[in-house]
Amino acid sequence: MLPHDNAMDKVQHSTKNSKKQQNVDEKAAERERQKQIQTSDMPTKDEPMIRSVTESYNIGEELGRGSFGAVYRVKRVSDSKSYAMKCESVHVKKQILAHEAKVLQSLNLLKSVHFVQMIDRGKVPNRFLFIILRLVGKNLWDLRTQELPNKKFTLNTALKIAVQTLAGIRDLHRVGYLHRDIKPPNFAIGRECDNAHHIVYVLDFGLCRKICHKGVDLRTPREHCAFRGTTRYASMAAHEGKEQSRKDDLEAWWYMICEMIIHDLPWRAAKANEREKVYDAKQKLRSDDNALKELFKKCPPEQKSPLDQMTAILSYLDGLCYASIPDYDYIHENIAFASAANEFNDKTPLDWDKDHDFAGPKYKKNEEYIISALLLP
Ligand SMILES: Nc1ncnc2c1ncn2[C@@H]1O[C@H](COP(=O)(O)OP(=O)(O)OP(=O)(O)O)[C@@H](O)[C@H]1O
Repeated sequence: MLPHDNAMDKVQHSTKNSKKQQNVDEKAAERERQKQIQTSDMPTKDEPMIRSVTESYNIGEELGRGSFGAVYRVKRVSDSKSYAMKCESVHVKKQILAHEAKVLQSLNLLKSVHFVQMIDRGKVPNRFLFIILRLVGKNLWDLRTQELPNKKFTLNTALKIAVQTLAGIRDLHRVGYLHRDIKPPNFAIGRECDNAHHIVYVLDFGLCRKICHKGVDLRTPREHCAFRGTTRYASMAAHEGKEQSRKDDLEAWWYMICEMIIHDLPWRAAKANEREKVYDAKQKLRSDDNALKELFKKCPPEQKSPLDQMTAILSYLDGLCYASIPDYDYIHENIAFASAANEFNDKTPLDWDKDHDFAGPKYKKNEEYIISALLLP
């Protein structure tokens, strides 16, 4: 190569790099702009009452904030009952709350124990849309990192969470949606005052994709898809820009549960924008025969490691294709086997309620994989 070519190459390379950087900067600035719009439209503490068509609500403290909106505690004026109000500015580019409300509508018809009820919805003109939900307690991320000694779930609790989150994901699939953002902050336990603190709920349906319609069990996959999800838990297909399907929610679930069991993930330190690094680490779990064995050595030694069952689940998931209907019951059997091997039973207490027997919902087998009557148009 001539020095000239080399120089041209460098110039082209640096032009490319600066364009790439410009793109990243523009995107970050746009995100910041959207965030500011979102924040300025949100309710404040001294806000007068918020009204829907039939009810009025007083605003309380902020319960959580995400990329698309904020969640507040509210009090219904008619009976002083407390609820959660999830808001989204009417000025943000990507409106997703209406979509989320539609998903919740289907889920509420299913009457699965793993979803909160949406009891009302409304709009404050020119500011924000809102939905009113039953209150839940801490999400699984905050619960582990803020409430537990050593920030760790015990194996019994991790496996009980595994069963309930699996059932929640399956139930979402049964009404025709994929979640596409399975991660600990998107699950929460119920409130003790509602006697629901042994139940795990699925939250946040903003990234849900409808995969079934009446008479169509699965939409035709798109050739290429933009990345959706959270880098740490994303499936291989999500990393590869492929259309996600039921198996991908379960693969994300596997990483989430693995993290709860071994209190680590090999790519834990990677940043959200280091997708390739995370992808390579996930690939290594498959290509290196010893990788899983090494990983599960982090399991506390006094316990019987669920390595075999978690390996069986991952290789089962890796064998599925876009159109596969996963055998949720098979995955559950493996988790149940790991629990029995450690002599945990249906009553072994959860970490956040050690003085009481577990009294949460039991996994139901042989559920229909799709409920046609609940597939909304
Ligand atoms: N019904 C509820 N009761 C109590 N707290 C809730 C409720 N719904 C959501 N939250 C809290 O608010 C947080 C954010 O909620 P959610 O994930 O639905 O919002 P989001 O804006 O879509 O978030 P993200 O952009 O991070 O995905 C949750 O992690 C949870 O802590």
